[in-house]
Amino acid sequence: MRKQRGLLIVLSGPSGVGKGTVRKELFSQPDTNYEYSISMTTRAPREGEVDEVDYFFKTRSEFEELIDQGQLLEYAEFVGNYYGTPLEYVNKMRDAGRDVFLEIEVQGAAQVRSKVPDGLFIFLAPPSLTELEDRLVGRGTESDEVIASRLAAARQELEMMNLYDYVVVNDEVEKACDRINAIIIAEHCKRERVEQRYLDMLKENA
Ligand SMILES: Nc1ncnc2c1ncn2[C@@H]1O[C@H](COP(=O)(O)OP(=O)(O)OP(=O)(O)O)[C@@H](O)[C@H]1O
Ligand SMILES: Nc1nc2c(ncn2[C@@H]2O[C@H](COP(=O)(O)O)[C@@H](O)[C@H]2O)c(=O)[nH]1
Repeated sequence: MRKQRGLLIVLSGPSGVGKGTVRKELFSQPDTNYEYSISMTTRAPREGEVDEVDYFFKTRSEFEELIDQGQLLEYAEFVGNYYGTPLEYVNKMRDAGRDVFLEIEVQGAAQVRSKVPDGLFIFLAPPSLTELEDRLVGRGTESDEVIASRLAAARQELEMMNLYDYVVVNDEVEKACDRINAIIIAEHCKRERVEQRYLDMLKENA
C-alpha cells in the first residue's frame, strides 16, 4: 500500500483546561509516534519558557509579516496576543508520513477545520467551570485581569465543542492521555480500512 500522508491531530479547548499538561505527558511516553508543532506567539515568555521549545516568540510586526507572507496554517488573536501555526513544518512532516499534533485555541482550530477537513479534532473539556477557574488561578502565571478574560473566553469556547470529532474530559491527566491515544489508534485503523476498501474497489473495477 502507498505511504499515507500523516494525520493532522488538533487538540483544543479553553485556557487552563490542561492542554499543555496533557500534551507534555503524551510526548513523554516512549511509544508516542507523532510530531509536535511549536507555535509562534507575540506573548511574552513566562518564567522558564524557552524560545524555539515552548514557542517561537515574535514581536507583533514579525508576526504580522508572517501572516502577510502566508507562512501560517492558522492564526488567532487570543486575549491580546497573536498565536499561530507554522505552515511549512506541518506540511513537511505530513508529506513525510508523520502525524502532526497541534495544541491551539478554538478560533485557530476552526480555521484548520476549514483548510484540513480530514484532520482529527479533539476538544479537551474541564470537569466543571469551577475546576477550570481553580486550574487557571492555581497555575499562577496570569494576572487576575487576564484570568478573568480567559474565563470569559472559555464560556464561548465551550459552546464550540460540538464542532469537534471527539470530546475528552480532562479529569485526570493519565486518563485523558489514554483516551486521546485510543482515539488516535482507532482513527488510524478506520482510515486505513477506508483506503483499503477504495483500493479493493479500484481492483474490482479494473
Ligand atoms: N487533570 C488535571 N487535574 C488537575 N490539574 C490539572 C489537570 N490538568 C492540568 N492541570 C493543571 O491546570 C493548570 C493549567 O494547565 P495547562 O497549563 O496545561 O492548561 P492549558 O490548557 O495548556 O492552558 P493555556 O491554554 O492557557 O495554555 C496547570 O497548573 C496544570 O498543572
Ligand atoms: N490559534 C492558536 N492558538 C494557539 C497556538 N499556540 C497556542 N495556542 C493557544 O493559545 C492559548 C493561550 O496560550 P498561552 O500559552 O498564552 O496560555 C491557549 O489556548 C493555547 O492552546 C497556535 O499556534 N494557534
